[in-house]
Amino acid sequence: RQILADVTEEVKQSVNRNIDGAEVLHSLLNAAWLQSLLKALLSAHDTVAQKDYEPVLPPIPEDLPEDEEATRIVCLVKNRQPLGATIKRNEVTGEIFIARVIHGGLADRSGLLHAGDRIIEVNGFPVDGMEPEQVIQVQARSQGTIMFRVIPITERPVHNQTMLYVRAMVDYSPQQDPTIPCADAGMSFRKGDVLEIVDQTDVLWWQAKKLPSSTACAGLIPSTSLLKRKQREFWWSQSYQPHAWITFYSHFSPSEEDLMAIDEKCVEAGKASFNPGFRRSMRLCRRRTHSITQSSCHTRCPSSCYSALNGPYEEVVRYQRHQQDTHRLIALSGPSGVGVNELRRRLIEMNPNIFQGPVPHTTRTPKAYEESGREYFFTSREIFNHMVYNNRFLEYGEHKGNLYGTSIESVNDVLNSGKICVIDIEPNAIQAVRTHELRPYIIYVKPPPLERLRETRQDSYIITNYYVNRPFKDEDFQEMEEAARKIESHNWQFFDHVIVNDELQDSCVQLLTAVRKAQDEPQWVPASWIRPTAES
Ligand SMILES: Nc1ncnc2c1ncn2[C@@H]1O[C@H](COP(=O)(O)OP(=O)(O)OP(=O)(O)O)[C@@H](O)[C@H]1O
Repeated sequence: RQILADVTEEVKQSVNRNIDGAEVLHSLLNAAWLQSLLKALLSAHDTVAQKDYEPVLPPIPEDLPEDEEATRIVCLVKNRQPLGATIKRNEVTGEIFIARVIHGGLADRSGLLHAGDRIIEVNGFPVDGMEPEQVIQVQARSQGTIMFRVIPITERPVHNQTMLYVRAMVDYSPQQDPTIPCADAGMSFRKGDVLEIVDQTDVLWWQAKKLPSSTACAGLIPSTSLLKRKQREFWWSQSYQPHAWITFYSHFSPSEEDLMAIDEKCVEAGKASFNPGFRRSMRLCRRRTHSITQSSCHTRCPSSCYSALNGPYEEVVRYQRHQQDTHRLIALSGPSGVGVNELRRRLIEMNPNIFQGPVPHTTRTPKAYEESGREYFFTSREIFNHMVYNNRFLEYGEHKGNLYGTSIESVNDVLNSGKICVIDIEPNAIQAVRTHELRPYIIYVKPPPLERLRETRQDSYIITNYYVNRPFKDEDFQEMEEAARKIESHNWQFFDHVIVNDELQDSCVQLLTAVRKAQDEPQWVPASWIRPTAES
């Protein structure tokens, strides 16, 4: 207060001496709003200057031996957060070490504890020879503050951490993983979650945050190599069941690591209007139950092969399409009858100058009004088979003795014309479209709950084959829900957006919004699309 009064007086004298700007400064200093701010600032300064901190830390012990210059006393104020560090015991010497410090946790933010530091005492109790659990109990008893005496690691490894973002391709639950050093320090994730890897120092256990992240503190997750190893072990332990291994985590073998926690619980801490007739091709191929002939669909890479070949994490980057780039392919997928084609058709009809479907190929004979290249590309079986052989189709199938397929070229034709290409695909074609060339934005059309299906589809017809449609029955809805469950369990990680197709109008609006976002806003995409690798 006195300083402020003195300064104000000084400035007042400068005003009398006509010094440039003094008058403005004087009126500012006298302004009530600034006075209160200045007083608060000066009072904070006084508190800091007097070292008047809360809470008062215990005094540093006086009876330290002479040769103690290498030890460090670390006092941390306990709050409800875990300490954010794990400990391990050297089984030969009985010495206790800090195994890891969790990024963003209390220990990390203090900057005073590091992986590799040897703990000599906790709250004055020597810990050498103790079991890690006993060390945990000692620290758990402390009130207010916790004091560690440590021998700092002499050479802290320098890690040039590179920023890494990944999309989880599997589910993980630390609570069901007996090999995690500390389950409470672990972070669960679901397939499709985007994770920021903040620490890869450890070969087996990484530290990560789930995005969008609201917490400062990271959690432990298995590294790619560890998760791959667990996948392999689980895969070999199962009789061959495609996809079964995806929820493998409860079958992990015990770890070789011997890390313990030291917090209270844990120290580690096509319609007639020339929308090309895709509707009449691929989607019909899958109607096994309704088609007269046995139908089949094929894709360039069935998704079942994905799981066996790829890792548990997919590196992703934030990608924003440039105005001059071709549009991202919009691919809709969902269980049969959910409304994928209806939504696609309505979107294209809404603005055919912007949206368009690719023209499919077929081996069937053209009808009188059809023109090759408009409804379909009409081709011979030989040419069609040649295209199949050369991987030119994203998916193809047979229906009533005729072949139908969507070629990569026909999708590219739409994209190169400057329009947004909208396709509907079978879930097992997802891998085939996920290329850096097409950069697809995959929208999953999900059925609403059973009651809502009954209500909303009262006047709708299920398209059972080319000519005969009939009202939906309850078993159609149940079949749809069952198919949805399977699709979700195998493909959830590939969906960029989910639309629950309840009220048709709402779904159309949601679709339009999602498509705009896909083209104009930044999205997480596989890093290989942006930095193509040899395999992509
Ligand atoms: N939200 C909705 N409310 C009411 N009816 C709907 C809704 N969505 C779609 N439908 C109707 O349900 C029927 C099936 O839709 P659609 O043909 O688009 O299914 P699909 O997902 O493409 O499956 P498939 O390709 O196997 O026919 C159509 O008659 C369609 O008009």
